[in-house]
Amino acid sequence: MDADLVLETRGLTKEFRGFIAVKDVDLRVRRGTIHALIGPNGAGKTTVFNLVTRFLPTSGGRILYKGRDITATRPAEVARLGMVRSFQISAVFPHLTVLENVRIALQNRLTRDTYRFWKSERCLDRLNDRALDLIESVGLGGSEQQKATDLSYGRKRALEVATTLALDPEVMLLDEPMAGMGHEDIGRITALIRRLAKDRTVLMVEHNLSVVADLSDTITVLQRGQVLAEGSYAEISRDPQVRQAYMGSADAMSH
Ligand SMILES: Nc1ncnc2c1ncn2[C@@H]1O[C@H](COP(=O)(O)OP(=O)(O)OP(=O)(O)O)[C@@H](O)[C@H]1O
Repeated sequence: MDADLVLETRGLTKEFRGFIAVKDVDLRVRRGTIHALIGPNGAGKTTVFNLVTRFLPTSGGRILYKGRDITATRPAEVARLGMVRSFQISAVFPHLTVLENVRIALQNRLTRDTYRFWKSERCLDRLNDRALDLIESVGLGGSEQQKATDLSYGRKRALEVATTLALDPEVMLLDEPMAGMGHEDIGRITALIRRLAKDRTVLMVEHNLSVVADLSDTITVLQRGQVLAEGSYAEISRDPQVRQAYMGSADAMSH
């Protein structure tokens, strides 16, 4: 296997009672890149996410993570290996503060790694420092004592990202990170994704084509469960088939 590939699928297929939602998908996600999955509603994007994180069993094909076959691995083990989906662990507790939420996420990771850690007061301080760093890094500095429920939608998503980052994932899967966001939040989350992608790989499903164009190194276009095209935004947006299939119009991809 190519050492550059962090995630690879070969012939990935999913059938729901006779309906083939994902068919023979070969996905190649290179380490350190931002890779977007796009396509019309029902193209199979979310199903691909659910398959690679093992939330859904495959009907056919293989999934390789860092060269290791994870086709039959449990979802929690996949997360432990470093591939984490944003909402997976980051259920945000609405009535806890930003700081408490991030601390809990950090504790989950640390208690798993070394439970004896908790015996030391000094380590608890270090945990606080790490939590404050994470909060700052997602742009929530100053909101540490605010309850999650009182945050705006965009800031709640940023908190979700912070709790996911607490796990220090190597590969982060983001499912429509811009969904429901206003202009200002989109700018902030775009900058955040770019920052967090500096030392990890990001695979995202996103409908906002400006964001996809702006952020992605590679884009895979799905249509009816199959890969229609793959390449940079410039490459796929020149493809007449993509323009036709994705938006039903040859002008649709210029943003
Ligand atoms: N659990 C399921 N049982 C039956 N059919 C399903 C199931 N999950 C998804 N599908 C079908 O599989 C197809 C692909 O769905 P999927 O949600 O992966 O598409 P998507 O590209 O993520 O769409 P969207 O952009 O609307 O979220 C759809 O036709 C959907 O109805």
